[in-house]
Amino acid sequence: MELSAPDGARTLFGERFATAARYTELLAVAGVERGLIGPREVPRLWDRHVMNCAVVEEAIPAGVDVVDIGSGAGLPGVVLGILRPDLSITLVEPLLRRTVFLRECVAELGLDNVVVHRGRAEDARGEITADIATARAVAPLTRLAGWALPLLRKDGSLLALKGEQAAAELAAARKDLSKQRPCVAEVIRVGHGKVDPATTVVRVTVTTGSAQAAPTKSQRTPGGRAKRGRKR
Ligand SMILES: C[S@@+](CC[C@H](N)C(=O)[O-])C[C@H]1O[C@@H](n2cnc3c(N)ncnc32)[C@H](O)[C@@H]1O
Repeated sequence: MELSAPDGARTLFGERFATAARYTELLAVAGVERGLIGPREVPRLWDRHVMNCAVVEEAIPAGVDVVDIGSGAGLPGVVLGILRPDLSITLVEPLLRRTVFLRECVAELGLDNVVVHRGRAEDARGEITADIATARAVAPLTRLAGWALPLLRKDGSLLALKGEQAAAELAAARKDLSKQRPCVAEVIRVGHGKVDPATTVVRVTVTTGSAQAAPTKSQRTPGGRAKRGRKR
C-alpha cells in the first residue's frame, strides 16, 4: 500500500525516511489486518501517529536507555528507534499478538537498537532500568507513573504523550506523583513547526537515586502482598 507522506515527514526523518515509510506501511496493512490499528486511522497514520510520536525525540538526550511502556503496535517506541539509532530502546508490551508484530517490525526494519520485552511494566522493576520512559495512551498519569518511575535512574524522566487535557490531568495527579517518588513534573510541547498541533507531553523527572520500596514481583506472594522481611 502506498501512503503519501506529508512533506514534513521527509524533513523530519531525513535519511531515515524510507524506514519510517516502511513502518507506516506495516501499520497500514499488517497492523490493520491484525486489529492493532483501526482502519479509519490509515489516512492519518503519518500525521496523527508517526510524526506526532517522532517529535518526542526533542525531549530525549543523546545515547540514553529508553523504555516504551505499552508499545502496542510500536507507538512511540518503534518510531523513536527509527529516528534515533543512538538510543537503546526496550518496548514493553504484555499482549502476545502485539509483541509478535513488534518483533516482526524490528526484524524487517533492521532496528538493532530496539528490543521487545513481553510483560507488564509494573513487573519489569529490577529487569529494566532506563533514563527515559515513554508512553502514549496507556493509563491515567498516576497509574502510569507508578509503573514508570521505579524503572528510572536519577534525573530520568517519564514522557507521557497526552492530549489537550494534560495540564488538568497533571494538576489532579501532582500530589500522588510526589508520594510515589520525589520528582518534578511539567507539561511541555514538542514539535513546533513540525507537527500541527504540537505534541503535548507530561514530563515527570525523578530527583532521587532509587524508588521508594515498592515490592518487586519476586518479593510478592501469590496473593499479591509483599513478603515481610524477618525481624531480627
Ligand atoms: C491503547 S494501547 C496504546 C498503544 C500505543 N502506545 C499507541 O499509542 O498506539 C495501550 C497498550 O498498553 C498496553 N498495556 C496495558 N497495560 C499495560 C501494562 N501494565 N504494562 C505495559 N503495557 C500495558 C496494552 O496491551 C496496549 O498495547
